[in-house]
Amino acid sequence: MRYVIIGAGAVGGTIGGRLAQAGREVVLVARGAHLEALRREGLRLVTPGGAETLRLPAVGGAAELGALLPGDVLVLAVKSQDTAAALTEWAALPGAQDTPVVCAQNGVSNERTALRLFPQVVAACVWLPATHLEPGVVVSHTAPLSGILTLGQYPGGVGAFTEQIASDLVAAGFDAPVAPDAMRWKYGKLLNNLGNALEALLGRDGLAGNEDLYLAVREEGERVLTAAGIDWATDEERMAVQADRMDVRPIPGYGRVGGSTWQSLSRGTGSVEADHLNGEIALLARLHGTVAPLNAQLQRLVRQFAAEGRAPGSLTAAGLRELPAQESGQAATR
Ligand SMILES: NC(=O)C1=CN([C@@H]2O[C@H](COP(=O)(O)OP(=O)(O)OC[C@H]3O[C@@H](n4cnc5c(N)ncnc54)[C@H](OP(=O)(O)O)[C@@H]3O)[C@@H](O)[C@H]2O)C=CC1
Ligand SMILES: CC(C)(CO)C(=O)C(=O)O
Repeated sequence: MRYVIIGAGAVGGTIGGRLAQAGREVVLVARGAHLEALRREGLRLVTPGGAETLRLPAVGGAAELGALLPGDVLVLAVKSQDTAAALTEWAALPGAQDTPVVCAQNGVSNERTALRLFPQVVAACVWLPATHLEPGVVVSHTAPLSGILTLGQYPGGVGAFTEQIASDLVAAGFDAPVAPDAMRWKYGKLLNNLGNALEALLGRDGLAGNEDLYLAVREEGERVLTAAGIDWATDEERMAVQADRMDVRPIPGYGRVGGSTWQSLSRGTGSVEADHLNGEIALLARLHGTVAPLNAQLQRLVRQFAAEGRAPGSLTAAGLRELPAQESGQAATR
């Protein structure tokens, strides 16, 4: 199989780099300064086991590749706010309708967007701490596994391509359990990712000692999922799979400074994924006759921070606690 990695950043660069190291054919898709660096110098993949520069084909978009071939797999690893634009371009290529799309992303909205354009969609629940802060460089922080990707066909079942993709991922240093209810795992991950905005706003140091803020946001998320009749995989279920196989190991010069939303603010990309994380909870609340003021507030704040180019960690926990609630019916974040 040839893996076309749309969005070769932290997650895409790790998946693509690891697959290439395992001998699989990989094409990276990137843009801007990152694309230039990939073309000029290759992908610098830094892991706890060492760093390697991988010279891989890198393209700026679908038109440059020209067509998709039998055996191709599209791995979508852009942030959720970029999914529709990215996929629209790829869906127009010859061969696209026979090509599976793996959504290796957080949130639960990407699969639906993909299924509108492609008949074969694989949901991947991605546990894979990785960092991309400089063009050309991707850091994968864990060992012995580089990550765990739970795969299943969307909206349910296993599907024709999933087992083969899982076996390539396993050969590349990941675990890739195949689960007919992969979206249930993704809803569980969504609850964890409700903290991404908090971490980005307050920074890791600012969050320390204020864990009650995350617990309140998560509790609100669980209440809303329950109201919507949506089941999720618990942290206990995840830990039973993960055990001690995915430790964040120190890498000199490349600390794990913050999660994916923190990295968007740090790189000043101008947008964040919050509309599809905290915003998913706000949406579900409104659809099901309830409110989610804490999640709605974080969504609004971090979106504003991104638009204004503010650095991660530039809000204090005390400042956040003082803000008034955004939607009636519930107390503010306090
Ligand atoms: N980082 C992490 O540790 C983890 C992230 N995730 C999830 O994985 C997904 C990807 O996140 P992450 O890897 O951190 O994101 P990154 O921002 O590091 O990587 C995404 C890359 O895609 C590029 N991109 C966006 N649109 C296009 C396009 N149309 N064509 C080509 N390239 C494009 C971005 O460019 P630009 O920078 O210019 O926007 C960026 O380089 C998200 O859903 C995230 O929540 C899940 C688990 C862990
Ligand atoms: C849970 C976490 C923080 C792990 O990498 C993540 O998914 C992210 O960075 O978005």
